[in-house]
Amino acid sequence: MSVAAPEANGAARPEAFDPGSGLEAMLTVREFEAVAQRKLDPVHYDYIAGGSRDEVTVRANEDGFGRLSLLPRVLRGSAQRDLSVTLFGGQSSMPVLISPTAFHRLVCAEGEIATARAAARAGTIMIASMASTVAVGEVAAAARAAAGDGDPTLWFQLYLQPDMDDTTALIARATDAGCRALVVTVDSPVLGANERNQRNNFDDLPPEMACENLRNLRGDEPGNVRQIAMSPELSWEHIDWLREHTRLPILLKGVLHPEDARIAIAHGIDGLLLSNHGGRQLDTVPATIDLLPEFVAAVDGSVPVLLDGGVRRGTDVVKALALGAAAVGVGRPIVWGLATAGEEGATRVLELLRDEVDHTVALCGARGLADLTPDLVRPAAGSRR
Ligand SMILES: Cc1cc2nc3c(=O)[nH]c(=O)nc-3n(C[C@H](O)[C@H](O)[C@H](O)COP(=O)(O)O)c2cc1C
Ligand SMILES: CCCCC(=O)C(=O)O
Repeated sequence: MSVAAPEANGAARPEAFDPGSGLEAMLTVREFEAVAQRKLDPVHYDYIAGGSRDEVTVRANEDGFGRLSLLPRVLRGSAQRDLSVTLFGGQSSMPVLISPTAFHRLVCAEGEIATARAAARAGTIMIASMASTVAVGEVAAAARAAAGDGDPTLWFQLYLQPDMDDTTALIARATDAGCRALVVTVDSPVLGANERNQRNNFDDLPPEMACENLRNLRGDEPGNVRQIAMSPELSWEHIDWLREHTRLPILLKGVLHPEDARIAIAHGIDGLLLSNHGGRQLDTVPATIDLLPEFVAAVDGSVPVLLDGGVRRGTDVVKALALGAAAVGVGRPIVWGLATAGEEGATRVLELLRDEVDHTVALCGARGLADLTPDLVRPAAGSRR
């Protein structure tokens, strides 16, 4: 191990990490960001780390977990703790999924192939971004090959295209690849304003990469990022259209208002991913963990509620599950893992989170995820909640 001993105050010193020394020297998700920052082109680092405008929401997501405490129970635990969850018929070995993030080839040569292998090895669900730099069919094939006898679950994140023929072609690609759900991102009527990207003039992929799901979609499209249309005119009618044009379960990603959650259920959607896009769309929206209790109350058990944004520790996962989430997603942590060491790095991030979740469940006196109930979560001292 070449990571130096922790400081007296317990702070890790990730700058001392030498990838040659083995990933077991990496003990926390946060250390991966520090290594990724050192390794990546600063323009690409900014694209990933950044959010919109003042990045108030980026910070709020992580801070929100910090303002909550866990209040454990005692003398009722179990040596066998099952962390698995079943979502729309697909199993995940733990309640941590891979949220969709674009452009994995920017950070590692194999791109989403590496991510798919890491997800399959960890037995967790990967949500492939529509803006992936490897076509969804190849991502699915990589997951199957890595899973051996396992049955990997891949979902496809979709930006509904105002040209419904494009949307139809994208759904066909995802369905043919064997994706088991569509995760429709609805928080992007227009693209968020990432001022880091504007300063860096980052608005497209390098010429050797493309959004492969967009390539030759209906003609000879090159797979440019700009082919992805964001439209403020999308409406619930488009969701109804989608409901009629696919048998796959549909989740909406990026619904924040409880009233919209109720409307979504009325339109027959199958699940909700409570997300503010990692603070990359509208800035100053609340942390997702802060919205969760009201959101779960509005959904009232009709469909599973997933959450992403700021999840960095097993304690964050347990807080979200205790407050009613069926599972959580991680975005940046996976990209930091890929940037650090490709498939192995992403695998290590997932395994660290799994170990932390299991450890936290044990320390909470819980036998499994069903024992994680809202009474275990309290406002932290000094927080105004
Ligand atoms: C680099 C990056 C790219 C992303 N790309 C997409 C995308 O293509 N589609 C999408 O719906 N969300 C995208 N997201 C948002 C993530 O799905 C997720 O909501 C967010 O990253 C969760 O917050 P976290 O990064 O704090 O875990 C992206 C986020 C990041 C950081
Ligand atoms: C057009 C690609 C959008 C990727 C994305 O959603 C993000 O960077 O947050």
